[in-house]
Amino acid sequence: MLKLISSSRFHRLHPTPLPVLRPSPDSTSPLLRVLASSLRGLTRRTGGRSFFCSDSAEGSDHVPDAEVKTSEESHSKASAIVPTYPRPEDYLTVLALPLIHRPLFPGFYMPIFVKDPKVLAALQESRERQAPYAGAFLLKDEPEGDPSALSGSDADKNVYDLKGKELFNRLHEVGTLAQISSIHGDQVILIGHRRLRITEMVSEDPLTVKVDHLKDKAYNKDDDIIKATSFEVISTLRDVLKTSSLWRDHVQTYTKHIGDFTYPRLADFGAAISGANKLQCQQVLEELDVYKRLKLTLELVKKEMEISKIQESIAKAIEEKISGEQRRYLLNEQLKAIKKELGLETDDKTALTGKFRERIEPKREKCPAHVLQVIDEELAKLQLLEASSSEFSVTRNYLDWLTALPWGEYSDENFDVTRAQKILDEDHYGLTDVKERILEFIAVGKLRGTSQGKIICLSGPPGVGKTSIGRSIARALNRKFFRFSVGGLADVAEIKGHRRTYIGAMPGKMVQCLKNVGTANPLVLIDEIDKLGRGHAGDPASALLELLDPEQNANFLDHYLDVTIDLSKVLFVCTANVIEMIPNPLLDRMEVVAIAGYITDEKMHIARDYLEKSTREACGIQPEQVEVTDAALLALIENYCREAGVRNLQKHIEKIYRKIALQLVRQGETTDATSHSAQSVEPEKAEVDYDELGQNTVQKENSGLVEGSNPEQIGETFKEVDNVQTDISSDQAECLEIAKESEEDKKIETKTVEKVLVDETNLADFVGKPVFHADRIYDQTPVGVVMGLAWTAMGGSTLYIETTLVQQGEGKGSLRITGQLGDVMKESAQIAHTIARSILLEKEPENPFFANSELHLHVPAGATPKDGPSAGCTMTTSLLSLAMKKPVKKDIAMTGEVTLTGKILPIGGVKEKTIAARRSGIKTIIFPSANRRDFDELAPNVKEGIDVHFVDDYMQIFDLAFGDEQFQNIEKQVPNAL
Ligand SMILES: Nc1ncnc2c1ncn2[C@@H]1O[C@H](COP(=O)(O)OP(=O)(O)OP(=O)(O)O)[C@@H](O)[C@H]1O
Repeated sequence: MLKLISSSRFHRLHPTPLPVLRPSPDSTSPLLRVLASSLRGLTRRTGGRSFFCSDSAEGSDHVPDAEVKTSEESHSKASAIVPTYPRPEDYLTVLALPLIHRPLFPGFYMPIFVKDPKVLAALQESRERQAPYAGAFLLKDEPEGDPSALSGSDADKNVYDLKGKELFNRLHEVGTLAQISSIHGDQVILIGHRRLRITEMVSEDPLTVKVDHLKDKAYNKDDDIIKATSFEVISTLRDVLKTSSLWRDHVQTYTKHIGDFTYPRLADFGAAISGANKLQCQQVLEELDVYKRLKLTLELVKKEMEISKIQESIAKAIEEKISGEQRRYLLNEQLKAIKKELGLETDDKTALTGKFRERIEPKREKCPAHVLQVIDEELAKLQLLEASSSEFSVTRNYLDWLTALPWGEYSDENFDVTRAQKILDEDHYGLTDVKERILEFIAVGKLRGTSQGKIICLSGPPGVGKTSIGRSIARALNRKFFRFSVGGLADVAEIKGHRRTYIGAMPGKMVQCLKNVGTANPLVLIDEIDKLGRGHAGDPASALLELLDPEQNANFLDHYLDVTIDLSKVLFVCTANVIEMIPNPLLDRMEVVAIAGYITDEKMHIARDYLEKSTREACGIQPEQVEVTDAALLALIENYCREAGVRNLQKHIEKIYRKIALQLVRQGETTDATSHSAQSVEPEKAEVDYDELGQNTVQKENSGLVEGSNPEQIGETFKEVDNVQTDISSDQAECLEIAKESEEDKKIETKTVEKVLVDETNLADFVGKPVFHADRIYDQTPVGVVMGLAWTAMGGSTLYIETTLVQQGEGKGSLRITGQLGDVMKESAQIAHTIARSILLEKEPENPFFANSELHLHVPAGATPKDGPSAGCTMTTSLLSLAMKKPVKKDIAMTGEVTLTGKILPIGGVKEKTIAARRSGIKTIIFPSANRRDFDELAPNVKEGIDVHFVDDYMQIFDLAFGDEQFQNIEKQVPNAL
């Protein structure tokens, strides 16, 4: 391999000093000497070595007496070179050596590797013949293909394979006659002598070529242009040397041998030590015109200058950065040392460890042993870690969490049932079931002496107070309250935490909760448990199971914390709108308390005693400033807020109170404005004026008193002072008068603010026009229309089943169904059609209505999907009503699944349905007999005023709906719709 090696490496290989040559007689002009010495001045004599060898001046006729010896050579006579000046005629045919990376310039060393044994043998042999010269020629790049494809040693291997003609074709024509200075194994040191040009190939293996020895074109040493160009080359080199220490070594050696300093040599030197690429160097080598060669070199060194400038700026920027950082580091260290010395602060780690120890010390007794062990281990680990390492911050955060948790700390629980009852009643009206359950819980706790963790699930439509009762329960039990919603939660890590190894890892919600509340027995409200997400990483429902299950949660393992925590004392209260949506294993572990929604009466109480009160306080209105009549509240509930919960009602009450607040403020402002315009002087302002006037005057007179030396003048002054003081007291009296008046004005103002009255006549001014509610679209249902009762996640609701005749004709009996009904409900309609047909056949055997009528059954609110079997009896009644042309009894609603034989099966949501029926002003409800118990369990106020019938056969419904005496009355009122 042909390689330019570093000077130090070269020196290692060839420790002998470089030869000192006899100065060439013709070489040095005085100017060049001066320039060279200036270069020399710039270089440090550090004993470095370069590739440059000040050998014979190329082209000159003098014979160098140099002998290049390595230390080994000097000891071994056999390998010593007997120096001979290579006369051109002796070397017309030379061995051609390929150079891969750069051409060899006359006067320079170059180590190369010769792999071909034949070539090596030939070189050895030529040394033995005492004709140790060969031709060194730069290899051309590969003509085709991308030579860069073969990188490094592969490319070199390829080159070594070149032989004979192929090698000959790849060689540049112009090369250098090279002295074989030494051979070590396959490494050969060449010293460049003079330029050669290949004329023809003589033999192929090893490649021998015929050459012409080239001489530089004659030039005038005193030519100004040549001088100027060389001067520029030297001064550029000088500049480069200032910035680049890399070059100094080369130049130092060069300037040592100043005797050989010629213009052509200067050009070669510049090109050889520049970082120019091989082709540019080859161009310099091929140039025989000294001026042109100098120009080419100048270009190269100029470029080098630019590079070294960039290098300098890069180095400077990096140095600045590093020194800045080092400075900061040193200052910080010093600061730390000073603080430590002064006892102001222990170092970070000690301070941190101290902080954590301080935190855990009071809890040590109650803290479980396994946790203490982990804490101690982590504290020891923290001391060993580097403060800037990421592991350190992970450990610090971990310890922060571990020590902040309330290990074994419990809030004193309230086992006083009466007090708890009082608190629960204070916050919520009704909700007897929930309150009872909580009181039972407290009673058990009292008897056991300790409370146990339980899971209560409050289910019901939105706005019935599930969340707020949770808060109230915590207050009643004297437990800390923490709420988190799991609606849409899809990541298990939210519950169980992330593993500590992740960046930004956090513990799960329960650990956060414990840290937040600071006690191990809080009440945790898990909101919207029915809306738990599907989970993309694990199943959140299963994670919740571990959290809630009393069997498992005594040893709940959070991934982040990695030590078990005891959650068995936590009271979990979950809320849900629809029980069915809660995963079964979870539901299994809960005690479900259903909150069905409120009837008007309950809403009245809630509005009057709770919502109004809190809203009034929130708006800063005094009770005497406002009156909302019962009629207005009733109208608000019945016409605006008919849903099961009271959130909408709360919003409306807030709206009313906001408007009242605005009215009061406006009224107040008008009164203010009137009083101000009547009284032109503001009392506060008058007081300020008075102060300034009095003080200034007195000060002025005082100064007069001191200065005045004449007794007459003094007497005058006293008089004036007296006058002024009289003025002041009259002013003061006047101002006090004004202030008094304005006080009185203020009193009148408050009196003038009228009380705002809200009754049903002006209710619309506060909340706008009543919203249209579709649940009571008929005052009296016409023929073919019957009211049913439904249950939804929003609570119970009433719905109509409408049937109408499309067309009649022999054998056209069919049923069309619409209203976004599900499969079950569609089947119910078909069953109802069959039953109605059979009943009609029984009641009116001659009536062919169903056989010949195309009917259409519709369930309004077509945009709402509906399903379920409980409308079966309503559908049957609707079909019969149409067939018999009889409307059903007024204010009747029914619900119940009907079988093909007319049996009535039980339904769900009795309470919700009853409440919905009451809301819609229904007087009679028909329920399946199997639901009698559900109805009996309802609070009396819910059942109040309802005429309820329990049936197990459809014929009972038929009698109730189409009772004859009723029919007579109604028939008169409602004309037949068909
Ligand atoms: N029985 C009640 N007595 C007094 N205030 C009540 C009662 N029921 C509900 N409220 C009030 O109604 C508002 C709405 O209640 P809350 O937010 O608890 O409803 P929710 O059932 O949790 O609804 P969601 O299912 O939408 O979360 C609260 O301000 C609450 O105080």
